[in-house]
Amino acid sequence: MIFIITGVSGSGKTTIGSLLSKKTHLPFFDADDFHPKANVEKMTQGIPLDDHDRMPWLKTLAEKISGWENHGGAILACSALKENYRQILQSVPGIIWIHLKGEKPLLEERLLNRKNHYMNPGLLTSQLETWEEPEYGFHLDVSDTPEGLVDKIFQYFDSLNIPAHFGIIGMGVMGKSLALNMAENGVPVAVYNRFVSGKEEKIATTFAADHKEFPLLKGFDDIHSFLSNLQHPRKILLMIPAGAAIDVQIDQLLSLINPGDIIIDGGNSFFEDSNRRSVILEAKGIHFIPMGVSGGEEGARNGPSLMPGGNSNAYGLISPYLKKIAAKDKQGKACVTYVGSQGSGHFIKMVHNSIEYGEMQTIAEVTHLMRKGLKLNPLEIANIFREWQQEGLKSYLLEITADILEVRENDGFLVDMILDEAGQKGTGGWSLITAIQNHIPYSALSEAVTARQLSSKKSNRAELAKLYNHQFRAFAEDKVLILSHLKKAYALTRIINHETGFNLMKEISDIFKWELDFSEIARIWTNGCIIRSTLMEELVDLYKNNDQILKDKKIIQRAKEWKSDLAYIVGLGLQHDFAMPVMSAAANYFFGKIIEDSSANIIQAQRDYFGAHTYIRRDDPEKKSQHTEWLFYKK
Ligand SMILES: NC(=O)C1=CN([C@@H]2O[C@H](COP(=O)(O)OP(=O)(O)OC[C@H]3O[C@@H](n4cnc5c(N)ncnc54)[C@H](OP(=O)(O)O)[C@@H]3O)[C@@H](O)[C@H]2O)C=CC1
Ligand SMILES: O=C(CO)[C@H](O)[C@H](O)COP(=O)(O)O
Repeated sequence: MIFIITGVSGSGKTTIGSLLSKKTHLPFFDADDFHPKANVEKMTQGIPLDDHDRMPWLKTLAEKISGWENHGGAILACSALKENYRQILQSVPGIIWIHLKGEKPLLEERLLNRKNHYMNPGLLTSQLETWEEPEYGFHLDVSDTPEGLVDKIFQYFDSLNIPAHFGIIGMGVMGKSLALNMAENGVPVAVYNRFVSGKEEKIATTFAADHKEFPLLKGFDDIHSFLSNLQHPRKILLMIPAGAAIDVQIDQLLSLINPGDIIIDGGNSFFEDSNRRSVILEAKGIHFIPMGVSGGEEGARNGPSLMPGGNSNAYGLISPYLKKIAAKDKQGKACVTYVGSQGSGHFIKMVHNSIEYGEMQTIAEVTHLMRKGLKLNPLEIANIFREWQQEGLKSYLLEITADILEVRENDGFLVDMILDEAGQKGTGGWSLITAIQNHIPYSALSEAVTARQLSSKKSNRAELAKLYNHQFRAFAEDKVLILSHLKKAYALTRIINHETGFNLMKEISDIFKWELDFSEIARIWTNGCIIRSTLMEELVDLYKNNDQILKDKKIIQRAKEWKSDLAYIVGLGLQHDFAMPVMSAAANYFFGKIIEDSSANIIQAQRDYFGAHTYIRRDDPEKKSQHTEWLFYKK
């Protein structure tokens, strides 16, 4: 959306444009800043510019306007005194023209009060004579205060009923935050929430009314008005629960929208559902973008990591908006990329969450060992985590755990009052199912899912704890030494968690021919998302030269050094009656991966013994299936 504020010098274009920019969050540009040097010199000397002087300047501005529009819009202050100048500036449709006008004495007074400006006040008369007052746009008498003028511009803007560039359905935690993020980034956004009589009424209109500071945000309680207030092709983002709700919502939309419109599913949908929906929707001419979103409420509000897949042409139409609202990596590049066709965006979000489960469980295991084995209190543990943050183990999840551990309640700590039953919505489990169905090893991360499941059986755990007289036993070994082992064991477990998740992505990418770019996936996970960390930053470069984390030279060096720390900590924990599902599975996954001579020959022999399943001999270059009559050898 482009606003152009026109008027002669002294009419207040810059003041009004800047204030409008502050309220709409669209960037502000002053056309004077784009004059070639020769024009600036002429104006400083009081020589009026002629049309020949203005032409290159106007053409530059027209190009800029197209670029700004492609990036979501802008506000331009430009005298644009003649109609043919304004025609050159009309490089995109739908420009909102605001023409400022005032009495000559008032304008003169303003110009005389100006400092540090190259405009010679003597040029005002020539400008007023040149001005061809247009018949279109909004004409504003500038004698009012800047705030009063901007209010009038908003009233005019409302009366235009300009269609929103983006629509969001679902005003829950994520939908609201993304809507505010868009509005704050200058995107006109319409929001809608379902109407459930007596329960869910006026959610969207109330939300927009509560956020008057964002004039580009409009709320609708009726789906028809919501859809008719969207620019074509419509860009509709669903932020509602995964599963049946998405199918029902899509079905409702299908009867109301047109071919070419774009539906973006930003929830945590299962990727195979997204594959199915992609096929159905594309057959109907509706473009579908299944998009992973990570960062929780805070990320959605201030900059999430976005993982869109699906229709690549439609992605081209929405990418300027996504780039505006996404988090930025260290180089300032938006944490969003086109992931691949169909449900690939939801697939990588699912794996992201699975790594998230693994990372969370690892921190929980480490905390438990420190608390019950080393007898440290939450504040001491938080301090250690903060030290680790400074020592190469920086991650969002470790940081928030330190924050959590510091929250006190009465004489104790809030964390101790939280029931130890972990919830889950599905993404971790879906990753495990996907891995198992496709014969992909997943033990480290699958144990994080199992740990949550075991945790949720609290009453049974309590009963068994009594039967077994379970007690955590404190460690007798040196605390400093244990902490040193623990830090390295934690660091190696994290590497293995990431290896497990990225390996699943590689294998599934090959199966679906998605050609996922792992360096780019790691890059969009370096900020905005829950698993952002310095390790993730390393993976960006690692995946430029390797197809597997465990093949990287630096990783090999660290893993060789830290494997004994991991083995020591797992052994110590188990010997003192701690459950260490992810750390122990990580150790087993690691050794399972790096051992050339595995124990599977025994499995093959057993299978052949009881079921004639056959085996292959190591010394057979043709790898023919063999069977042995094992009973023949039985003594
Ligand atoms: N919260 C998080 O940290 C993250 C969540 N996600 C995913 O984003 C999606 C939305 O999550 P979140 O905002 O947290 O969820 P909330 O529960 O906060 O909000 C859900 C929204 O969906 C609406 N809704 C619920 N059921 C239906 C339905 N059957 N039809 C239409 N609308 C419905 C709700 O409306 P009403 O108020 O009327 O019930 C509400 O506006 C989910 O898929 C979630 O997994 C993704 C990343 C992070
Ligand atoms: O997607 C997310 C973050 O990336 C959500 O927070 C997700 O809901 C967390 O999953 P679960 O509820 O299963 O722990």
